[in-house]
Amino acid sequence: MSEPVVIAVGDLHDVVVGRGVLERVPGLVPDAARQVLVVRPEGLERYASAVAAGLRDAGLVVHEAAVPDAERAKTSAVAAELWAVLGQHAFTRTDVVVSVGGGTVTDLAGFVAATWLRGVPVVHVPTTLLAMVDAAVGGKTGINTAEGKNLVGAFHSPAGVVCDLDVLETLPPADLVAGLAEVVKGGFIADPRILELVEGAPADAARWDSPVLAELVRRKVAVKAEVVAADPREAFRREVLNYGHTLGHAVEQVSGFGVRHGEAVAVGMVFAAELGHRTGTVSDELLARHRSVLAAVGLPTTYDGASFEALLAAMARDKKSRGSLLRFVVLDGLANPVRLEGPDESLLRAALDALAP
Ligand SMILES: NC(=O)c1ccc[n+]([C@@H]2O[C@H](COP(=O)([O-])OP(=O)(O)OC[C@H]3O[C@@H](n4cnc5c(N)ncnc54)[C@H](O)[C@@H]3O)[C@@H](O)[C@H]2O)c1
Ligand SMILES: O=C(O)C(=O)C[C@@H](O)[C@H](O)[C@H](O)COP(=O)(O)O
Ligand SMILES: [Zn+2]
Repeated sequence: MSEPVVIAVGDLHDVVVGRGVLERVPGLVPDAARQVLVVRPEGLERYASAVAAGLRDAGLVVHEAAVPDAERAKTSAVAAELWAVLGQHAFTRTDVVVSVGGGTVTDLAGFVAATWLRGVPVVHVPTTLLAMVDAAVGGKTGINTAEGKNLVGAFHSPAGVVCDLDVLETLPPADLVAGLAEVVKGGFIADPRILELVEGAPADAARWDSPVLAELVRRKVAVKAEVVAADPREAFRREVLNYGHTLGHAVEQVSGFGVRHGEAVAVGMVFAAELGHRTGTVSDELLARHRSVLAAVGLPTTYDGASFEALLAAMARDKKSRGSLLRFVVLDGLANPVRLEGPDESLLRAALDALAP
């Protein structure tokens, strides 16, 4: 990528995408700020240190907090620890939270920023592919409870997002591939060119320094930006970004978060395609394309890790549910997401059976 690009999420916030762009972070911190809290995962100090140094050079008082890695960060206990840090440093409404990490950190730090003093600014510096193309964009924040995934949260738009593709050099390959699931999701729900790019060069799509990956990031951020701008608080349209997530979140939950979010979403998209195929809105070809494009980059397309009953119980807590009615996002042809409300249990069972290895 030669020049950084700036993608606007309506009038909510901008996303900077480029290489070597961490120096842009201080420019996104509102002028009135006096101090910032940089939140990062334990074991990933490098990028947070670079961001903190830039913020100090800009004259800000910088505090740092390391939180447990991955999904262990998204708990009320960790949120309470961060609230305590903000309280100890007397953070006011002009002070700022800066997240530097994967989607678990942007979700947690975003939630803490949304709730501290009922809302202080947050700047996200996503360091995984998944967080760059999805979690850091659009203001959904949240933590898990014992009962399920993301059950507590708030909509809180960041002041800005900086995606520096160079930080992906150190991301483990399996985490980079997991992020491609959310990229492919954007292809199925809105931008088929994404699918063509992945199908045309699957190995390049999974390489941190490839121009193909840079193009995929720009396109997926643009898809998310368009949907969020139209419906920031998920009155209805934003639900399309939940493609693959109804089963996906259930798979994560019943595995005790042993399955990565992106991997679970990959399985969930095949499940949704099976539902659409059975109800007549997804062709044989479109169903097969789900399996082939996901498999091409090494994402899972089969699942037999839990009973139907366990998954159904977890899906009942999905936020799209209304009363006893489950709601799925399915395709009515490529790039045309629609809702499937209250499907029969027999249909769900058949779609799950079709995921068997
Ligand atoms: N709010 C939203 O709109 C939204 C959207 C999609 C996903 N999410 C959430 O995002 C979370 C998943 O995020 P994720 O896939 O980024 O997982 P993650 O945050 O667990 O990060 C994956 C792993 O990569 C490590 N890591 C991060 N950046 C690195 C780097 N540059 N180099 C080396 N290691 C690095 C992390 O420490 C972690 O071990 C889930 O909780 C999901 O619910 C939220
Ligand atoms: O931004 C959205 O809206 C999404 O649904 C994006 C999803 O990729 C993301 O995983 C989100 O956190 C799921 O939201 P939830 O409301 O089902 O918790
Ligand atoms: Zn997701």
